[in-house]
Amino acid sequence: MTNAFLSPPQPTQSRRGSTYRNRSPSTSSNTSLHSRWQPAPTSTKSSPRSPRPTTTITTLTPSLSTLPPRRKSSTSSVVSTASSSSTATTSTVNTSMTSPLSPAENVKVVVRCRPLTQKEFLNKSESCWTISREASRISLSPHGIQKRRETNKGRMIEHHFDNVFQGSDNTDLYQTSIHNLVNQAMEGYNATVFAYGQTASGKTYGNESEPGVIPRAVDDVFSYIRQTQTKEFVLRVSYLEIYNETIRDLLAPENDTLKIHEDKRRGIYVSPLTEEVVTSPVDVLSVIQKGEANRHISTTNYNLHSSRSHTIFQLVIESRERTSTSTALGPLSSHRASKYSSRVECMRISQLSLIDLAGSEKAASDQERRKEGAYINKSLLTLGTVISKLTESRRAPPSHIPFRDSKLTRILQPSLSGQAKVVVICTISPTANSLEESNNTLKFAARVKRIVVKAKNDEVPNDKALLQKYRGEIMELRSKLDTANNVLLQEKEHTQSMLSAERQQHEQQMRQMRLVRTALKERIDHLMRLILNSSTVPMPISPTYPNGNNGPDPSKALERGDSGPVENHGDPWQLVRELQRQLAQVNASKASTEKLLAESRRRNQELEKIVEDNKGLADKVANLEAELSITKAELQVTSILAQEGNTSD
Ligand SMILES: Nc1ncnc2c1ncn2[C@@H]1O[C@H](COP(=O)(O)OP(=O)(O)OP(=O)(O)O)[C@@H](O)[C@H]1O
Repeated sequence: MTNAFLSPPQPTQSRRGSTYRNRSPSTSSNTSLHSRWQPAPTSTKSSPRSPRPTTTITTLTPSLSTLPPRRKSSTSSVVSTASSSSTATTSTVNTSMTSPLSPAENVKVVVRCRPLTQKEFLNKSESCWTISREASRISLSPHGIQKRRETNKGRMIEHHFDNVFQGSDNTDLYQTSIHNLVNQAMEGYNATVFAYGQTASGKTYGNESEPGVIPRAVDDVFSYIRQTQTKEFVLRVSYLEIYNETIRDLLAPENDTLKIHEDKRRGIYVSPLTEEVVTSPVDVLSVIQKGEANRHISTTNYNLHSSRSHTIFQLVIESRERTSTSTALGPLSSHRASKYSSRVECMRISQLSLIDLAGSEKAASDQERRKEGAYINKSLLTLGTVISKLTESRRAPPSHIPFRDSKLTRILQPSLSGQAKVVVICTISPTANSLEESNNTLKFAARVKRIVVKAKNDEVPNDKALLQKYRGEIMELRSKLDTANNVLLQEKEHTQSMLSAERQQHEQQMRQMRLVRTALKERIDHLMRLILNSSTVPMPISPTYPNGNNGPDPSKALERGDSGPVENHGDPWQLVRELQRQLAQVNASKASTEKLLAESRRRNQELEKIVEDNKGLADKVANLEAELSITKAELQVTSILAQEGNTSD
């Protein structure tokens, strides 16, 4: 087996070479599968079970498009019957709850009264029940009415269900009640089938024999895959039993740590439970055979091969549209990358649960059987209580529903709470000895019929699609990052060269201004030195110049120009004022240049910030890449686990 998705057509492999039990010659056309249904040797021991001729349960779902015409409503009491098909037929009660996507519907209930066994026939027993297949009605026969009168319980009993059957033909039962449910499970709905009835009433017969529901459902699953060209599938199976309120993995009986868990993502589930990937009907039947060999079966006062446990056979169906999506992480154009990121491929995961309940029974003579019987009866009683609570007045708020009072009801909780399409096959024995038990079974059937379910058919993101989505996002971000980097680089270079030119120019201006300023200041100082006042004029020191000269004439010195760079021989005050004006201009110009420099610095900072933001984009890409590698690792682990599962077969 491989973990690959199954695509039609899938060649059958006989890896296990299984010979599951077989009954009478198959009436089915699926001879390849059913011919393997071998008669089992009689087992009289209690656990573990050796192959035996009867079995368990089945679960499936019908499709809206294939619904048969509406039949009649269920009589029994109150609720109208979403008769006929398990799907879209909704009673008046349901109508208000329907929606195009996931229509509300009642649990589908079918009843079968088995024929008299040889022993009963030899004892001249008569059937207490009259079946009208066409009217989907079961009622007391004249013999039954007489027997009820004898026990002062003379009320007439009559019920209508989705279908009623008698006799040994499983084909009619399967085609009418289960076939569509299997297809719906393949379409993505969770589906559950369970058989309910007193011990020796024919639950296992309906599931396994002739062939029964299970092998027919397995055939239908693979037929569906063969016929559905547009999808691919992965199938996994598990098989467990609830024996004396302990959950056992029938595919790994040594595993004794099974517990019921609940979380938001997976809902209620049993773990750690062996799951085997199957790729052919033979694979599935081999798994069932393996599980059956470990199941608790014993001889009781009432049944030679009595199931002493409830079993749940579960087929997990993963399906997705067939697409040629590449998983390569090659360079993609940004256009292609954005295409990937916008299209998230999804898959559907549904479960087909085939549940074989142990039958209710009166006290057995053997102590071990009595203990088993007590557990069986207690869990069936809890099941009855749960169903009563579920179908209490719709107007009153729901009272506490004791799902946790038994492992069976806890595991069935999602199905009974309306999250799956459900078919219940109720079986009754025809004889007067079983009259009251049969009546109780019919009452149970009528109550179950009132449960409304609204199964979902959600798509979940495919891990591989998720991987692809990450890849698309990364490619897209990388491409954006590259473009942004290029633009930024160009802008940065341009801005930096502009800024540097401006800076040089400003610096040059500053240098010149400093020179001018210095020159102006020097001239001002010099002029100031020429202006005399009382404090600057030196005291006369008895000048004695030869020839009676009184020394140099300052005005002459000014005229000669030997006191410094005096270009203007006019008013020195005016000259000073002029120079001071020029200095003020230089100062103003300097302030403006400093302002320009500050602006340059600000623009530079902005540029640095853009570069920093760009780094954030790079971080996002890095995160996505990390997430991608985690997802890839998870996929690898899943694939390794699947390969280990396959090789361990
Ligand atoms: N529809 C039927 N046609 C012919 N024989 C039947 C039919 N139903 C049941 N039987 C026979 O009746 C006997 C009891 O049936 P079966 O083992 O299926 O009962 P059960 O409800 O599974 O009992 P338990 O709860 O004890 O396991 C078997 O021998 C079986 O072959």
